[in-house]
Amino acid sequence: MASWKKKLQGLVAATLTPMTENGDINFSVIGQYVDYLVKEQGVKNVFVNGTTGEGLSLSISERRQVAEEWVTQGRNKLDQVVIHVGALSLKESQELAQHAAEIGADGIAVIAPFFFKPWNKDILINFLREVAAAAPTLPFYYYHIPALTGVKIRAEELLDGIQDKIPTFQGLKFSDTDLLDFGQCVDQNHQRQFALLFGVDEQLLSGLVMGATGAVGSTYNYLGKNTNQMLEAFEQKDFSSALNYQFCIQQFINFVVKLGFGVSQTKAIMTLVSGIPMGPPRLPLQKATREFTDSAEAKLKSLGFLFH
Ligand SMILES: CC(=O)N[C@@H]([C@@H](O)[C@H](O)[C@H](O)CO)[C@@H](O)CC(=O)C(=O)O
Repeated sequence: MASWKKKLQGLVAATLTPMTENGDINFSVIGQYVDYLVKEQGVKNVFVNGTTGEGLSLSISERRQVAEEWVTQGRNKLDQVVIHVGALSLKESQELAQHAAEIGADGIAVIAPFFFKPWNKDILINFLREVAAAAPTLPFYYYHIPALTGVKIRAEELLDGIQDKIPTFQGLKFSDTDLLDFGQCVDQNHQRQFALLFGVDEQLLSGLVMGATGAVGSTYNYLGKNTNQMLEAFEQKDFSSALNYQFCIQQFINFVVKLGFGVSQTKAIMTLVSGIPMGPPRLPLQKATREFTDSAEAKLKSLGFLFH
């Protein structure tokens, strides 16, 4: 088994990809974005080009450039920059994996291909192995997000014996609400060799109780500080405070989910809270409405998440 310098832990922000009003990527604000995460949110790990980053809506060339900019701007500031390199084409995924290694990223992650789908664990592992092999020096994470990929192969099944097939396998990003499946992943991870990162922000406390070693999510872009308070309370076994923090975060997420919440709305909220322009999303996503942003702003203020 390869042994890596540092284990991915704590909060990992699933980064947005800033865009200009005419739909180009706005690379110029990524440096500011890094500083904001580190200084204002206390978040020092990022997950780039994932769902929140509209990774699958970007061209391969754009994905390479975005990855490069995060690695460059994050140098000596961020702890880890993990690049999502999943694609429908194995070749493209391998190209992105190789590129991530060349630019000095700290890890790569891959979702299951979702058009022609792997219909069993072995086929999925074969696909993942081919991608991982293109970057043999980088920790590899499987990004489990069945609601979006439609690939329902259970994570606990996939984990069983995976390091024999993928020697660089280092963990899982679990974006699902099935705590039975997640718990069984934790239970298998006796030696705690893998990072088991929970991906449902509104349920993170349950994930922590079940044994999550960290979390990747969209809300850590602007609620990282508050979520870190929950992690600290949990660490100190102050479960009542941890629950209060989680309830407060849930109140916000529950509110925006009822209005219609996704990447577009996350861009609007992040622009509002950080002051860094995230711009519109790319089609087929639609820009958040003014009404959404005003309502989200009022809610953030009423919960004490926004002061200006
Ligand atoms: C479906 C989805 O976008 N899930 C988000 C969550 O952070 C989600 O926004 C949050 O839990 C609110 O529902 C993350 O799991 C996605 C993510 O980490 C990524 O962008 O790669």
